[in-house]
Amino acid sequence: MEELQRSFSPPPCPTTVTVRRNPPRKARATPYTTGAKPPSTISLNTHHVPSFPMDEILSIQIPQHEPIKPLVSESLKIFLRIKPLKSFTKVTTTTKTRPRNVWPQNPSKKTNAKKSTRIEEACIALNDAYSVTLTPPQALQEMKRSKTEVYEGFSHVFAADCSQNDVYDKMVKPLLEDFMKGKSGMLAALGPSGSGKTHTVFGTPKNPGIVPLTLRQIFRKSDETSPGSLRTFYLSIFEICSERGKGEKAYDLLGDGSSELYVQQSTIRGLKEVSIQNLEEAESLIGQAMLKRATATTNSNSQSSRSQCIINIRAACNDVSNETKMQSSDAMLTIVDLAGAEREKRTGNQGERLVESNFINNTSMVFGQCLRSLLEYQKNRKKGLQKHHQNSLLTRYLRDYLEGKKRMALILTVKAGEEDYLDTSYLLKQASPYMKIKFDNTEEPCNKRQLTTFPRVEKNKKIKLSAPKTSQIEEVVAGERNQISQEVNLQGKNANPTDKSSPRLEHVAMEKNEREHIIMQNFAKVIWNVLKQYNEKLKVAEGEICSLKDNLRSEQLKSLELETELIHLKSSCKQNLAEPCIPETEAPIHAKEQFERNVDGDSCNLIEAGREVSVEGCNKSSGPSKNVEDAELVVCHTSTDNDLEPRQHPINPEENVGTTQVEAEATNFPSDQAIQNEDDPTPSPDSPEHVEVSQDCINNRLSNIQTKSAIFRRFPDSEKQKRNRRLLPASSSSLAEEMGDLDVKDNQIEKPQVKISEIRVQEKSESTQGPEIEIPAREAEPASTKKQGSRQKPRRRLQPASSVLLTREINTLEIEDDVAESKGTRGRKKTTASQPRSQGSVTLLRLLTNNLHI
Ligand SMILES: Nc1ncnc2c1ncn2[C@@H]1O[C@H](COP(=O)(O)OP(=O)(O)OP(=O)(O)O)[C@@H](O)[C@H]1O
Repeated sequence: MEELQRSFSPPPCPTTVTVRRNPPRKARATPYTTGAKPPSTISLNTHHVPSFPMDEILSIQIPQHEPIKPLVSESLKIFLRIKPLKSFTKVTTTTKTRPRNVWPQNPSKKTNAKKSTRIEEACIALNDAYSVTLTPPQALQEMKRSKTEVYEGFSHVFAADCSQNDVYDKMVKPLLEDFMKGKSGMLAALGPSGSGKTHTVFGTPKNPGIVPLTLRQIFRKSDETSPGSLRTFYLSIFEICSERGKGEKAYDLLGDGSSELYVQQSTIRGLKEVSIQNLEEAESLIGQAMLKRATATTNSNSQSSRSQCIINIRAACNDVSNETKMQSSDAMLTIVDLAGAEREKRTGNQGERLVESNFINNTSMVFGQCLRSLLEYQKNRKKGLQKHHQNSLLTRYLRDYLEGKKRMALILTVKAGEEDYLDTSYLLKQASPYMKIKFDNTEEPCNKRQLTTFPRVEKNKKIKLSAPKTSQIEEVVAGERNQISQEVNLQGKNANPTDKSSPRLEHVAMEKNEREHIIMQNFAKVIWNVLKQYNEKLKVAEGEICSLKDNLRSEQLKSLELETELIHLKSSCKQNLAEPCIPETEAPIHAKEQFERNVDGDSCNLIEAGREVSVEGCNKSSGPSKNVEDAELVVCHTSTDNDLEPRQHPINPEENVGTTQVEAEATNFPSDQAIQNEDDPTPSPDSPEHVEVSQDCINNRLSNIQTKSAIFRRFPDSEKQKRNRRLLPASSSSLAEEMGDLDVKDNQIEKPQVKISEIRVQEKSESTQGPEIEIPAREAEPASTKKQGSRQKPRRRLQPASSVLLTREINTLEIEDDVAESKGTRGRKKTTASQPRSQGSVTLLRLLTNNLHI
């Protein structure tokens, strides 16, 4: 009937009329746009003003930007559901007034009761689908304490006789459609105790409420559109109770055993989220939760809810994008069944019930405060949003919705009886302003912001106690996974998180694995780069080590060479120091000196000198006056000649053997010398001069040796070696060593030479004994003259060569005479003794000798 009347009735008037004070004025059309001619005054000056480049401006191609989406803001949807009036039987008794002193009558006749059934008078009348009229009871009207009020602007007003499906269609269906598109939403039932909130939310098996109807619709839609593979739905239900009036506790209504949730400020941990595959599972879970919910019997409600119940239905999309490897959408539909506010007088609660009612009223009050503050904030944003949500766990959990960040809807349940006027009036007064609350409907389905923020938010260990976000899901799922694994263990199976039988676990495991894989991949890249750098550094260090090793090896070799040379030098120096005779070392020292003179590269002078020595030594050795003095003279002479005369012989270091030849000849010298002395005892005529020169030269040599020895004493062996090494080229080092050897050999060889010379001098002295002939004796002692340099030399007479020959002849005559007279033993002189002489010649010779001696 009502529908019939409505169909004939005119459309309802709008509840509110908006009147603009300053309506927008139409802009006056410009002459150019209208094409009207400009005024004549302006046309007079047109030739002075250049024409505006309108065509050019219009020809410019302006890049077409995408149209900016207008900010969709929608008002908070508030629905009103009126509970049907209860019909009760009114018993009226007709009793007569009797005096008090009258005995009581028969109880059977005591009352004359009259039973009559009547419908309670309603205080609220439905004006239309969007407004109601609240009429106070008669008593209150008489007292003029209240008057009739009209409340309008509801999204929809459900009459008392409306069905659960109507409520679902009008209120839940739009939310569910958006939810299926990926938009989160919240729906809460508010109202006094016993007004039908729980009935509206959960219903009964015969009249299921919005939760079961939503689940039915969810599975029906998922079956129709995409057969069960695109989305997975999860269900979680928990309640917030009072803890002895001091605090709040959360309990998981789908949990096992001790289902108390860990609450830390804004965090709820351990909430079980159950995957629902079909409606039966979902309904069984709903029934399980309803059984667990805390209820109590009050005067208002035989089964009054004593907690705030929150039901979460999460839709997770199984479509995994290739790029992000994350969920493409996650939406949450939250349905809240609040405990009804209670008046103490009405409920008659005492004790624990009273504490519970205080908690319930407080929570409802905080909830209302949040909405009012949000409304005030939206009216004047300069004030800022007061954070009333902090005052209760429920409002903290629903913070995003209560701050207008997410869309929500409220359904107010009221009782229509006169007795409920105050409760209804209070609720409508409080909640009707909420209709002006705006929500920025900017949340996009499957938006990237959600997807990108998912892993970032997940890093935070602490999760705000607000409407379930995607960040919370991870934690929830983790807890659930633990619980499921426990269940599996209880069933004697191995808990396998990647079990295909649990798509939810599989999805979570895949997601986690992907994330860990990406992290490990990046970490491996970084480690690889670091290892590369270290490898390069190691290569450089190895190269340096190799070069240092080579240097060390070369230095060690050098040091070994130096040590060996030092040892050689020490040994040679010891040998040199062991030789006290300076003249004996004259030749090698002179050779060294010569060598040092020519160190600038002409080290072969020494070799040449040695060569000359050998040559002259050979010449001298072949000559008649070979003796030690001659040898020394040759050495001295060659040294001087080397300084003055140009070299005529090729340089050949191997010709050092010449010195050895000299030595060899010197060693062989005594026998030849003795023979020659025996053959020709008279010295050679050049020998005195040679002796003179050699004496000077020896003196010079001696001074040189002294200075040399002083120098050698001044510098240690190592220093000398260094000096020699510094002065000598590398090629000449071997030569210097050979020279060192040569010194030693010379020293060894010259000793017998000196001895031989001494013996020879003695022989000469013996052979030249006699007072007449002094010169041969003096000439025959060159060694003694060397050693006795300070002795006074005899005067020499300059004689012609003929006189010398004559003197020689005379001497031979005298010798022969003497020999013939004294000994006559010189058999070797037979040749001269056998010569026949005349008497005249003998006398002549005597005269001559006498004259010569004068
Ligand atoms: N629209 C309705 N149609 C029929 N019965 C209803 C309706 N609303 C409520 N009832 C009945 O009223 C009784 C109380 O309702 P309900 O428990 O839902 O109230 P409530 O608001 O949840 O109270 P509380 O806040 O104390 O839990 C229940 O028995 C329920 O069946």
